[in-house]
Amino acid sequence: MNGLFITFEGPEGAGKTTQIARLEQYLLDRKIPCIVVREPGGTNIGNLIRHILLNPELSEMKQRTEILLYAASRAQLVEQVIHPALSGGQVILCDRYVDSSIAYQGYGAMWDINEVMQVNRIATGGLRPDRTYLLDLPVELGLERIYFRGVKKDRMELKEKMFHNRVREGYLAIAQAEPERFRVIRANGEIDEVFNQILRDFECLLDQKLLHKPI
Ligand SMILES: Nc1ncnc2c1ncn2[C@@H]1O[C@H](COP(=O)(O)OP(=O)(O)OP(=O)(O)O)[C@@H](O)[C@H]1O
Ligand SMILES: Cc1cn([C@H]2C[C@H](O)[C@@H](COP(=O)(O)O)O2)c(=O)[nH]c1=O
Repeated sequence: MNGLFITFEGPEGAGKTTQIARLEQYLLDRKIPCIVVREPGGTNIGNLIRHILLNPELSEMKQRTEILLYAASRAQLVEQVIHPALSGGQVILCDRYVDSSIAYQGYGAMWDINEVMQVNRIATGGLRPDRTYLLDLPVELGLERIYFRGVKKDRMELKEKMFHNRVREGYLAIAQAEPERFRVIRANGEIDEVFNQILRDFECLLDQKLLHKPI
């Protein structure tokens, strides 16, 4: 595989979508082939699963069901979209991946982290990102941004603040355990400032992969 698999992670409202759009534009300007996908979702099947997972009326959802549904959406995305794109030499910008399950279902919901990882190894066949940008910010700020977006809260956003604090701490712990893959980005600054932190690292990564030649 000669593409580049980049994931973006972070608590609610961290600015992942905003930063991914900026990086996509950067790549398009340079004629570097790329695709943007998000989780849960990114395929027809994944989008249907997303609809179930985030439905605020499905509060009866059991923890095992939740873990397996996130993993099922991921399995479909990896096989249907990510593997072919990697084989085709594309840059994949993916909004959330396995680390979200570890942070939310493992740290947030306090499910056994080894079990979450086991399920996800099956779902992904062990495919790991080349780089993960963790957009870190205080939970209150992220939730405030979501609030001002004015959209009805989904099933995950409705969880208590303690849950979201555990998610943030979980992310930081995962990043600390894998410093080669992760870059922790201070996400509470201006959009440009956040993007410059990402770009400084991403340009080095592109140089290493020699993917910056226009096709
Ligand atoms: N650096 C920033 N400063 C202020 N507002 C921002 C910044 N980045 C993003 N926003 C705003 O915060 C809101 C959430 O941003 P965005 O949708 O990019 O985050 P996200 O991480 O994708 O959210 P989600 O948790 O829904 O996945 C949006 O209204 C966006 O315009
Ligand atoms: C992939 C994944 C996601 N989640 C949670 C995180 C968010 O609350 C939602 C996704 O919504 P977004 O606006 O697209 O960020 O789902 C999770 O709990 N576990 C996962 O594996």
